[in-house]
Amino acid sequence: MNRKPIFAANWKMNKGPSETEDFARALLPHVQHQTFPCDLVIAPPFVSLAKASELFGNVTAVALAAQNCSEYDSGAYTGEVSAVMLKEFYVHYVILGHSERRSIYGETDDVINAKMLKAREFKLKPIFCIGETLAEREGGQLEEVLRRQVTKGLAGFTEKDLQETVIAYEPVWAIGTGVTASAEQAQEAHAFVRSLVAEAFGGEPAAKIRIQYGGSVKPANAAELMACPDIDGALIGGAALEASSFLQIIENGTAS
Ligand SMILES: O=C[C@H](O)COP(=O)(O)O
Repeated sequence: MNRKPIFAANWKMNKGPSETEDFARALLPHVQHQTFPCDLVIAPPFVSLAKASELFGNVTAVALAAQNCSEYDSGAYTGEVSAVMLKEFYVHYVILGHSERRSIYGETDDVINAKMLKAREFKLKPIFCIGETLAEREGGQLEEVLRRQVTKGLAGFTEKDLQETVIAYEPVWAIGTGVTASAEQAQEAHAFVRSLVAEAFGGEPAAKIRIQYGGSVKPANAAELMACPDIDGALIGGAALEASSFLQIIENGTAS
């Protein structure tokens, strides 16, 4: 199955509008009027989406993502941003279920599922993050955790919703730690996640869905990880804060 890789820069709580502009000035000469063998996505903080959409709005190679959205449409939810609001900023993707949202902000599988369904209602494409902690891996619970996260997170999804979804497998112990999963560990987990999707939706949708790897991806390890048959791109944190490093990951990861 020929799946187009997708490389997404998750800036997390970094870069306000002026730093977004600096990044764009560095990236634009390399992406304007260019075609890539992969999709490129940038996920700035909410307050930088207006600046990012102004600068990247007419760049066909780059799509924007939000880092979160509310499970509600509107109303008395202080501090929240709804899916429909994001549409005004030419946002096409939304990162949901990131381990930092799960562990720091207490988002449960049910809350994440509600957000996933809300995102699809407004035609946003979820980048649906899953992954185990070190204790869960060492305790032999890897498959159980991934099964729970996939089953609950994708509950109520149609095959069409699934087609518009990207899964990001991010072992929590590899996020921001400099410790990357080995290519073998990552491939094994990706193949298992794909088998879970096949159980729930059938073989063809499972073969089509893109599964990114995330967790300390850098230019030096991108090629090895991306060479794995079930890895279809990367969700990158720290190494995507510099345009040059983001571009180098894409170049190395798509070279073969
Ligand atoms: O969303 C991105 C991931 O959490 C990976 O972050 P990292 O590349 O800094 O390890």
